[in-house]
Amino acid sequence: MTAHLIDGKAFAAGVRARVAERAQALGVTPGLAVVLVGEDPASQVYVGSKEREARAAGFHSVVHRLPATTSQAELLALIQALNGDPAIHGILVQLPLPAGLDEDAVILAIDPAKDVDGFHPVNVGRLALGQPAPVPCTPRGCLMLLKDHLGDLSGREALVIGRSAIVGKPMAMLLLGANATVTIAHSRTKDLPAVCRRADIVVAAVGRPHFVKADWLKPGAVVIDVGINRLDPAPGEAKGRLVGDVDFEAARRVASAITPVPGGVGPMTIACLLDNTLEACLAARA
Ligand SMILES: Nc1nc(=O)c2c([nH]1)NC[C@@H]1CN(c3ccc(C(=O)N[C@@H](CCC(=O)O)C(=O)O)cc3)C=[N+]21
Repeated sequence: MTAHLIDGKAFAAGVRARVAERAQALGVTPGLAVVLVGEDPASQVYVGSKEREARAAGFHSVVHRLPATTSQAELLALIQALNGDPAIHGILVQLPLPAGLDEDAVILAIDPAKDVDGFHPVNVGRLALGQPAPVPCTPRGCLMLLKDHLGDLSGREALVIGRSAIVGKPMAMLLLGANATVTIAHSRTKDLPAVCRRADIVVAAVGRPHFVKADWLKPGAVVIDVGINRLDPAPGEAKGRLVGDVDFEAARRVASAITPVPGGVGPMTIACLLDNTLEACLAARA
């Protein structure tokens, strides 16, 4: 079997086009503020893409680039200002923050109505309760791809590998909300290969290159690879290759469908950020 490639890049372009269309019809310009503290090169690339794609969708897009020496008080003051700015409907503070800054306190300071990452405890609670709330962008993008490919997820065995607050936990909540039977595996899980072989759906979000092996997969499983791992450059290469958390070349011979890296989940994350910002703008108007 050779797996169908789930084209997240194309799907994300469609999501962005619909967002741009709805934004145009709105009569209010959705505003997104991204806050980047420090000079992490990967974060700079992601923030650049968010800014560019927000502009392309017709949004008011501002990026606050702050030095790594920014104090907690300065960062909190910026968030308060953005909370009070009527032109801004969505606030995203790029994570991880440099050492010395308290991420939990920063997330707590964001107005939950402007929390387009869905990381504020109020929004995490709403998701757990099944109440409407902004949903974290990466798991939301994964669920869109799964529903588009499989249709109804009811009763399917879904395995989420990884229990982070950003991906693993909200992914499990979304799958549960879609009536899948959900298992969350992590570093203490016993016999992960055996647990994995039961799954119809595998979402890999561990942050280790090629962690999930082909012989862990049930033949025909649908595999969503959330990993974005930059390998060391091979001789003669300027930049290392980007790979996921799944041993892609081997897994595509066992799975029925799989997301590539790049071009899978990553573009969906940004598309969902724009959609969450549009939704926040709509809610602010109502
Ligand atoms: N508050 C916060 N919210 C985030 O959503 C957030 C964050 N912090 N910190 C970092 C991670 C990472 N992230 C990605 C977004 C897009 C791609 C993406 O578009 N990737 C492309 C390739 C990009 C490349 O070539 O480097 C792809 O997979 O095809 C990847 C990763 C959002 N994050």
